[in-house]
Amino acid sequence: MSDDEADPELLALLRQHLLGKPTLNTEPETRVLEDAEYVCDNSIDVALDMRSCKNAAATIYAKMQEKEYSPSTWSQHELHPKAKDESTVAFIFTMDLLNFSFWSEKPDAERFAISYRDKRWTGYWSLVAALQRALDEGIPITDSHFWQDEEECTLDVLRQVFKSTTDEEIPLLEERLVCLREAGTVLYQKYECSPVNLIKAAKGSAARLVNLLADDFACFRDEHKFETRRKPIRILKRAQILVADVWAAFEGKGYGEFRDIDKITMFADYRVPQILNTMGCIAYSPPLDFTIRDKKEIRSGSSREIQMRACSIWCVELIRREIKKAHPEAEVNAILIDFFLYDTIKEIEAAGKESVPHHRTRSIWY
Ligand SMILES: Nc1nc2c(c(CN[C@H]3C=C[C@H](O)[C@@H]3O)cn2[C@@H]2O[C@H](COP(=O)(O)O)[C@@H](O)[C@H]2O)c(=O)[nH]1
Repeated sequence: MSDDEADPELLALLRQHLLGKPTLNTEPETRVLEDAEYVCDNSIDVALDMRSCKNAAATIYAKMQEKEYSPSTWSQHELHPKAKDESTVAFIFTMDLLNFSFWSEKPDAERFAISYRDKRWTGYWSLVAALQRALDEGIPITDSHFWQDEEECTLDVLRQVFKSTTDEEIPLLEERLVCLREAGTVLYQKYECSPVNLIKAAKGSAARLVNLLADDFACFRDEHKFETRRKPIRILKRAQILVADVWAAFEGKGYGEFRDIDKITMFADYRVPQILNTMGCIAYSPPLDFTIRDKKEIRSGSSREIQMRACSIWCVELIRREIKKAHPEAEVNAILIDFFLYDTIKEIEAAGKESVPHHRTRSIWY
């Protein structure tokens, strides 16, 4: 929130006490969905195809039912933490601080990979494996005191945490150390060094937790200028996926209990746009399509990149609405649709059946 904007919650309280007026709805909002719709309405390089979205909604719902997709699916993944306690909150906070930019242009055998539990992990899973391995080796990688200790938490120690089975290092290693340092400092200054206190400060609101992350931590503030619009477009991918991971890991209870969890949108990364494009739900202009197919980098913060990310968010929202229209009783939100789409494109990738590449943008945002 910029300095010249008063806190809406404070305004509501003043209005109630000074004017005796009924309080406005002071439930926090993230503005991500309205910004996504705005970009979509003003996009020329990305468009949604409603017929494909309707078909996708039916297919996605059927497969999610078949696979019994629910918040508990999260903990069933081999590497995800299972304990329903503070250690899992700390793990998820650390993980989603660093949950970005794993893609590589090297052949599969030469790309950055982590060896853990006799398996080779790449992409997002290389991050989870590296954190689990570090904890097994006694490195307190999920402890914010450690992140602040410049003697202990050095670039070389982080290099060891992400030691690859190949010659390729994890992308943006230095940026990852900056994220840890900054988060450690903010947690020390505002939350007594504990991510649990951050969750408590959200008072049961997923939207408020997203806003706290974006307001207090620069490395979660995934918002960008778009064309001539004065206010930045809020995408907040890692802030939102952090809230979603906590909700899923705790299955909507304890630390994962959020009364407004359905305000969380799809997470605008480089995988879900790929499967939405593969399914025909989002279409690209010829120049953008050629750029993606040629695996050329697209600048972080560029109009085309913002259009792809925001239109993907709006596309998943339309798919969610289609599913709810056809199945009012369905317990499906943007999070579960997103998780399902990510896991599906990873299965397609593992089977060597990708028909279009994911887009290449190097940044700390996703
Ligand atoms: N939209 C969305 N983006 C996701 C995930 C996940 C993993 N979530 C797990 C938790 C529950 C689910 O069931 C998943 O098993 C990672 N990513 C993002 O993708 C990129 C990594 O891609 P690759 O290098 O190919 O692994 C990177 O930006 C990363 O931040 C997701 O779920 N949704």
